Amino acid sequence: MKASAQQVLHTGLQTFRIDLTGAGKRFNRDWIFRGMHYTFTSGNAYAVTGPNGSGKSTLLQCIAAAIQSNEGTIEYRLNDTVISHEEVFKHVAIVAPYLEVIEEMTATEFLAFHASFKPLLAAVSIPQIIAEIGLAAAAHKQIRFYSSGMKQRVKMAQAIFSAVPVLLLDEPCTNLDLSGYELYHALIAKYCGDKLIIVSSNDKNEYNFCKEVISIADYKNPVNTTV
Ligand SMILES: Nc1ncnc2c1ncn2[C@@H]1O[C@H](COP(=O)(O)OP(=O)(O)OP(=O)(O)O)[C@@H](O)[C@H]1O
Repeated sequence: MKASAQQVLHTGLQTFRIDLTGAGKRFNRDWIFRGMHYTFTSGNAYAVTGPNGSGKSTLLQCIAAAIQSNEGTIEYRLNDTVISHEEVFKHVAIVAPYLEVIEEMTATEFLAFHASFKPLLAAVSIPQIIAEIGLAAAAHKQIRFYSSGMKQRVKMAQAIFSAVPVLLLDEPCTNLDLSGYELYHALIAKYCGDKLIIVSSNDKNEYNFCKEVISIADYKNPVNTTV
């Protein structure tokens, strides 16, 4: 079953909840954020904003359990059951500038490879995904020959179409043109209504659908920023 352009796909994904309680992260003596209490839940979209170097990506990596916080706790619940930090990666899809696609593969091969360890939404086939992101004509071309915007569309697709409840988007529209931004918003609206979404960005056009906006500056109490 393929959703039409107007439909919103109800994915039937598991629910997810992330609770930060007094969470803080520092590199050496510099606190990147501190004293953060926040709850993120499925079906909601959140934006993390702040100037370059303020700690948006660091916060996202802590939330993804890719790096550990230095104080407080971050707790994860899948369908109301607490899961360990080691299990979190199975339930999270990420788009980030530091995560690359495999350039030796075609887009078809890359999505199939990705699906072999993190399933894609069952309702959409790989050829349909490639058509949706406007790359049907380049489906069997090696990614190394794609433009930067075409590569970004592939990075976006592997995360948005992953059958996982959490979507973390770190500057997701990097290198996208106007039609790429429109595609991004259309895909989020159509496929991600059930997900817990966190966007890290300074570009309002990337996060204007997020009902909650978190300024990283609110978690940099000058009194507490050095140990
Ligand atoms: N592994 C690390 N070791 C030491 N310092 C780090 C490390 N990773 C990030 N930093 C520092 O932490 C701070 C926050 O970096 P981060 O990448 O989270 O910021 P950002 O808000 O995402 O920036 P940008 O908008 O430029 O992407 C920066 O000062 C950075 O130099």
